[in-house]
Amino acid sequence: MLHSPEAANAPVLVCDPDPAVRRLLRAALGRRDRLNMMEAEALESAYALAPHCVSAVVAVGPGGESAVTRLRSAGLKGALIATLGQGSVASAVACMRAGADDVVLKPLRAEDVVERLLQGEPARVERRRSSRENDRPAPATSTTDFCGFLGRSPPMRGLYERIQRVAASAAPVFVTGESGTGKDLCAQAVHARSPRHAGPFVALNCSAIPRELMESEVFGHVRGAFTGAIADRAGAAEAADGGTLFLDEIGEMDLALQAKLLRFLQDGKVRRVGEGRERQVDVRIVCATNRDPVEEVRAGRLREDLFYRLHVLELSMPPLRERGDDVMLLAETFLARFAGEEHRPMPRIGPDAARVLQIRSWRGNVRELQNLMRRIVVLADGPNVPIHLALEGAGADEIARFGSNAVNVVPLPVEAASVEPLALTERRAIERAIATFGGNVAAAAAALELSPSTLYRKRLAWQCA
Ligand SMILES: Nc1ncnc2c1ncn2[C@@H]1O[C@H](COP(=O)(O)OP(=O)(O)OP(=O)(O)O)[C@@H](O)[C@H]1O
Repeated sequence: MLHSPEAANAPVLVCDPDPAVRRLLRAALGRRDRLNMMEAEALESAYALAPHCVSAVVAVGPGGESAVTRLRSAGLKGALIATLGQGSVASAVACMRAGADDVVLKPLRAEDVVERLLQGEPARVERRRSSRENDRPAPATSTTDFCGFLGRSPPMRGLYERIQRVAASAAPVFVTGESGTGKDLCAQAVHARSPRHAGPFVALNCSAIPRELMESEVFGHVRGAFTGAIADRAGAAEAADGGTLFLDEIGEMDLALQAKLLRFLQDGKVRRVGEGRERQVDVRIVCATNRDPVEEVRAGRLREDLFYRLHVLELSMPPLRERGDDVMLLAETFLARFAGEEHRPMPRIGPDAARVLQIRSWRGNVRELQNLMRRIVVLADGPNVPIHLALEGAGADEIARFGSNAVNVVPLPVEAASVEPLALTERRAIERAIATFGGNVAAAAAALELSPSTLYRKRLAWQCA
């Protein structure tokens, strides 16, 4: 929040060509204790004022992301709210990617804008710290909502707050949640926000390492300790000295090694495989599982004593299906990212595709959404996200929820890209949509975002040709 002494006197920059908007914002800021303001009518003046301001509310026009980029490179380190007269989700996402903490569409409610400005302050603190520690431009995380996470739904805001509190402690952290919910990101966030953030973050996935090598991976070995041990090697616990050791899929670790881990948690001493001597290290443990840990204990896969030692502070990742509008924010962001990576146009999410994304169960959570968005960028051959692709991999329950018209949806074979007359491409797209929806022209028209009469007219024209 803006209550730190360094922020208290620095002004908030407000740039808007409309004097009435500036007046409303001035009044709303004035109602907040000690918030001063610098005004600009035009962006050029805002660029000049930016280095002298703590945060900003700036009206940006079409292509507003370039204004955001210029404000950031002019030295604005604080929260930045971009306001748009008109715009799409895509332009809002572009502004966020360029470094805005939030985007607000006009007409504005000045109180809301100020509220959002204050909510953007944690990002400001993070950006200031990183720019003090490191002279490079703001890191990629500054375009996310919290330490690499995207999402502003209540469960995610609650999670960020809890991570912030948990990070300050030295106690072990147990991260639970379904696969793909972001447990790995969560462990990194705990480290990044902890007093150990300058130390190493070392991650080990217990399910990815053969059991016989696991002890050496965690505790290291000396030369000759086993076949293939050709040199002394420190393990992850030593490598994480002064930092955080993240043990993912902890339930996959074998029981004998779990006993050694418990001892390590008690005394902080590491003994490399094949060595008598012990080394003292200072490591914070974060572990994760996508299974129910209590059930794991009951089934004998996780030692009870280790569980109680590790289960001091729990962070539970909300499933994506409980994150409301975050689904759209993530989908848009991934589409924009992958379109850039794949050098393809960014497909637009029309109302029906949006509905599909919102009713899907996302059993694979953010990872599933991410993979689907990449597939869509690669396979979509029009400007919009096609419904049949948005439904790819959906279960019968999800298709049923989308509507009875969509029950016959089948994934279509992917055709090799070929050049053909545009009219033919259009005809194929229409025919495919009609087939996808089992001959239901109205549903196909909705998916194509055309009126049914246009479809009927086009079909008639083909028949007469
Ligand atoms: N809120 C989020 N915002 C942006 N990206 C996310 C978010 N949550 C997860 N991701 C991305 O989704 C992918 C899966 O996340 P991650 O590996 O952290 O999940 P996990 O819960 O550890 O999965 P598993 O249990 O399968 O190991 C990663 O690419 C991660 O960066």
